[in-house]
Amino acid sequence: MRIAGAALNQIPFAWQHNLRTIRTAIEQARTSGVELLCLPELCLSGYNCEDLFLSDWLCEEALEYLQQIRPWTEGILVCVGLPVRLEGRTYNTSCVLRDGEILGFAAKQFLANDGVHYETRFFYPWPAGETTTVRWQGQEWLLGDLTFEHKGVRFGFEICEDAWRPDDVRPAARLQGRVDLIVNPSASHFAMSKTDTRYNLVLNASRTFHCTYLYTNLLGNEAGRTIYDGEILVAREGHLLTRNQLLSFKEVDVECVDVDFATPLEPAAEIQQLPTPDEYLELNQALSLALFDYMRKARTRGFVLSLSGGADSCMCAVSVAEMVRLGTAELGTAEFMRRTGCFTAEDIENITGQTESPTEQQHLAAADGTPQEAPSANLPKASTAVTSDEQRETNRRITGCLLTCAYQGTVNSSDDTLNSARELAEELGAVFHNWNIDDEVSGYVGKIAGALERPLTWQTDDLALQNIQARVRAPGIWLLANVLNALLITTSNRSEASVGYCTMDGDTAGSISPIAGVDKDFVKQWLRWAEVERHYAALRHVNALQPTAELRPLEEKQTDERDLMPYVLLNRIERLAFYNRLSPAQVLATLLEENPATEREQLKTYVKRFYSLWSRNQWKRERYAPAFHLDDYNVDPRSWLRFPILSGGYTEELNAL
Ligand SMILES: Nc1ncnc2c1ncn2[C@@H]1O[C@H](COP(=O)(O)OP(=O)(O)OC[C@H]2O[C@@H]([n+]3cccc(C(=O)O)c3)[C@H](O)[C@@H]2O)[C@@H](O)[C@H]1O
Ligand SMILES: Nc1ncnc2c1ncn2[C@@H]1O[C@H](COP(=O)(O)OP(=O)(O)OP(=O)(O)O)[C@@H](O)[C@H]1O
Ligand SMILES: NC(=O)CC[C@H](N)C(=O)O
Repeated sequence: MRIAGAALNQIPFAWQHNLRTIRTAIEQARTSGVELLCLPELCLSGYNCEDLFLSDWLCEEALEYLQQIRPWTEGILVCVGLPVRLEGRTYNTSCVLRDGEILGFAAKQFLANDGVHYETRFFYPWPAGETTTVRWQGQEWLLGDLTFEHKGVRFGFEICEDAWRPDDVRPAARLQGRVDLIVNPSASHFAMSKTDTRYNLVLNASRTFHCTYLYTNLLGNEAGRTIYDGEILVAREGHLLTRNQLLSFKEVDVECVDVDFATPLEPAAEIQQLPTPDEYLELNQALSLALFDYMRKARTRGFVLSLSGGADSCMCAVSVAEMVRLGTAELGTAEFMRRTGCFTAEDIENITGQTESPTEQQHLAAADGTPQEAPSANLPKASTAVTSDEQRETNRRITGCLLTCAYQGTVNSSDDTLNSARELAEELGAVFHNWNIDDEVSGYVGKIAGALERPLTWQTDDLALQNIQARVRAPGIWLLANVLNALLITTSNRSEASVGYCTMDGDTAGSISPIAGVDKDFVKQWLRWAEVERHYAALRHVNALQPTAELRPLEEKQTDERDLMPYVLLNRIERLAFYNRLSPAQVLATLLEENPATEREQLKTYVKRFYSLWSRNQWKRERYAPAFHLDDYNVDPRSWLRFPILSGGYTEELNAL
């Protein structure tokens, strides 16, 4: 039997959009001779409808829209994810449709309730072994713990989190021997290197439970923060049958494979491991796709960025250029421009010479619908492809339309950072402005000095004088973003967010915070990678600079690490405290073990500094612009990590160190 998964780039309750991608996937699968197609978890409504899942109307609409899909399933079996609400309780289900009929709804048994997932707030888990009836306009269907048969192949479900539970309790344990195939519609968030975990999960499940296992994930930045990599995996008895390329810019990605269910396959003696994922490449692809989806789904016209020439803002600028490079390479220049929603037909013609944009069908024909060998690299070819000189120029023109940068110097800014910013903008093709904000800073400082009837000095008002510079940069750059109808990027990284090393309404001002989930050490490493591997020569400046806020007089040689502590230690403390969830004493003990050459008193000072800055600055983390989840954890209170705004601040725990 030819079976397939389809990764879909959906939008919460954007019904017409979601139906269109579902229809495209079904048509593409049918054209490729697919007999059974699995679509991702909750793909009809979108996975991130949040509290709307608690409304009767949303689930009623989902059931109504499901009826539109029925006629598209002539000659093919399709599994479609949607919420179903029964007697005030919402269930997370996958509906099985064939030849225009609904065969039943399989319901999720284990809900994801950790990290970025809050499913127990919206859904009820379905009890194993039970079924009930869904009634709709005089029709009745079964819902619950169900198995199905299609052309002699018996199959059952694990819905995403179901598969992440211990082997003896997960649904597969009870399906073993009763089915030939387990399908898993998923909405599994992207995190660097996570594909490795998923791969082992799927391969092991197929071997442990002696079945074929078909796994299909959502694709893209569905609703703002979380990114899905669109992973499709098919395995049998511990052997990989097929695997697709992750993080595609396509809206629909179908992957199919032939499985001879009638002929037994010897279980694999061992699971063949994949090469270690390249996290720089993965992050690059995920960040680019996240920006692309955010920009077009928010219906804005590109990005504005206050470009200091330092690490964080340079990484944000390069990410936009990489979005253009990867998008044009995978979709083609005209299609990429069309999909951004930022260009007129005339713009597209001017840049590409093409008068007509390709029809959707032509575009999707590029998606490989035929069975194929698993690709050795798991990212689209574009991720490592060399860009021709001609295409590079085209990309620079497009970047010029999508990214506007401004350097906003003060007396405390250096030529080094100005040159770094100017050269990088030039290399990327971004629009670059350079203005000075000293007049505005002295205007405000003079006003407050007048009101207080005393001068403000670095000796008495250090932090206030730093913050006013960062704040004065905000109104101008916001004005530019408003005029251009663009998203204002704010550049904070996770290390700064942890200790509040940022000025609220200053450098945190903005509408999107792309790298707030990534630590500063990674930012610095990634920039070196981008200079060498992606050939952004202008990054040599920033890669030679020490991170600095440039808010104090230049002769003070301010650096982040002098103000705080070495970033490597800051990141380590953060991880031990909030990923491993250790106490301050345990964190200190671990650091002492790991850093025998460093004085105990020095490490104690860093631990105390970290925890007090962390506690004092929860309110700032609450106010960050929407940020992407990219690493295996983050410190965003609205996605991964909840913490009180007002608290004891670890007083006793730190005194006891
Ligand atoms: N729990 C709470 N809820 C609400 N507000 C609270 C609060 N605790 C203090 N506050 C208020 O917070 C305000 C202080 O916060 P804020 O004005 O943001 O500033 P603040 O945190 O005092 O200082 C900013 C720090 O960030 C550094 N910085 C700034 C800008 C850029 C960079 C860079 O790396 O480029 C670094 C700068 O060197 C300094 O160490 C005070 O007015 C205080 O009353
Ligand atoms: N001279 C400047 N011109 C324009 N924007 C600036 C300037 N100085 C600071 N900013 C803005 O404030 C942000 C915060 O500064 P921060 O120092 O944290 O980041 P960075 O300068 O990009 O990197 P680094 O910390 O490595 O120097 C910058 O990313 C930038 O958006
Ligand atoms: N949607 C889900 O059930 C996702 C949960 C699962 N633990 C994952 O991260 O993939």
